[in-house]
Amino acid sequence: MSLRIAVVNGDGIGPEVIPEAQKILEHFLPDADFYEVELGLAKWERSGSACSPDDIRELKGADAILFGAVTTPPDPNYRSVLLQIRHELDLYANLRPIRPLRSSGQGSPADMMIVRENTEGLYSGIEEIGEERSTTLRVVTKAGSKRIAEKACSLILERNSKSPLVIGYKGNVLKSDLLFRDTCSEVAASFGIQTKAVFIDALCLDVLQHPKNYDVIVTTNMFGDILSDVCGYLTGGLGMLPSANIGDTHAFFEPVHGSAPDIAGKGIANPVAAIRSAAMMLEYFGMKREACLVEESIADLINSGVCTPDLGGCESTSSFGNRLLAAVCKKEERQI
Ligand SMILES: NC(=O)c1ccc[n+]([C@@H]2O[C@H](COP(=O)([O-])OP(=O)(O)OC[C@H]3O[C@@H](n4cnc5c(N)ncnc54)[C@H](O)[C@@H]3O)[C@@H](O)[C@H]2O)c1
Ligand SMILES: CC(C)[C@H](C(=O)O)[C@@H](O)C(=O)O
Repeated sequence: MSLRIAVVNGDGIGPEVIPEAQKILEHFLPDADFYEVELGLAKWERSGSACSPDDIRELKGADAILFGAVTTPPDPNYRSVLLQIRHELDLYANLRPIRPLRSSGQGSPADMMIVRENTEGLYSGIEEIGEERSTTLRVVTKAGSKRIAEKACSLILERNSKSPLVIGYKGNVLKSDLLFRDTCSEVAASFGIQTKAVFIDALCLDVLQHPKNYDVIVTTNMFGDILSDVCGYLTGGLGMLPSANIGDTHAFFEPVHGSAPDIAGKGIANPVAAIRSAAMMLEYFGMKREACLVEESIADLINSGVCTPDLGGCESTSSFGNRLLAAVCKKEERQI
């Protein structure tokens, strides 16, 4: 049976970058059934719902989901579509690889994986909004910490890493993080893996100063959100960072960046983060060689100056996408 891939363009630059990523998927998965699911602010403005129960059913019916970005207004009555999907599909592991493709001329580049807990922490959705006092409950459970730690430890084994599992936390002030740290340490010990717990604020600076010291970092939901954007600095910006949201039964691939209203409609958004997210989907389907080919082709183009304006180039979103597809085909022919 052919694969069913749900495609969500979303808002802002989502509909600009996603077609470029879809082209790559269509090239490697010519028999897949791609179907669009409309979600986001534009849909909410038109219909009063940004993501309906039917939409969730459509997403659940996919073998994998490719997602652009949605605009989330800071409005107490607007429920974040992303959080809704991550909860309803139980996408508990948000994997955010930090691997610069631009050559720095300083030997092998950094290569780390941020493993972000994706369903708990400050994103539990348990909030009380008042005029004088508003609260957001930060939930850390043993079960939630255990499953994300297991994911991080499996990745350490897969990556054949000799580094300790770094736990990004803030247990000096947030006592809920002691449960997170201790559970991650217990799980790591059962895998025979060492751990190093580092306060998240210090970690944000150290990853930038000594990126090559890091391999797999596990952390709670919002810390992972912030840490991954910080690491965008190592890769050339948000236009370069892909991610995979993985659960036990569903998988969802999206660039780390948002809908970028400041550049939407100009045709200059960098599609690389979306395309690398598509490459992560290929890897999820067991197509590691194809995923590497995409990554290598992106690196070749960028290092020869073919890139969008955020990286100093003059390609448009679609011209970069077209040149990448041509480069992938050429590389593939040479390998056959
Ligand atoms: N996954 C998502 O859907 C997601 C993620 C983050 C933010 N958001 C939403 O997006 C909206 C805008 O948020 P924001 O401005 O804080 O973050 P953003 O990621 O949209 O943009 C931050 C900055 O990075 C730049 N940028 C982002 N992606 C780029 C790309 N592909 N190419 C070139 N430049 C790029 C933007 O132009 C902007 O200057 C908000 O409504 C926010 O809630 C959605
Ligand atoms: C838009 C928002 C819900 C989202 C998050 O914080 O998880 C985004 O910042 C991300 O990193 O995917």
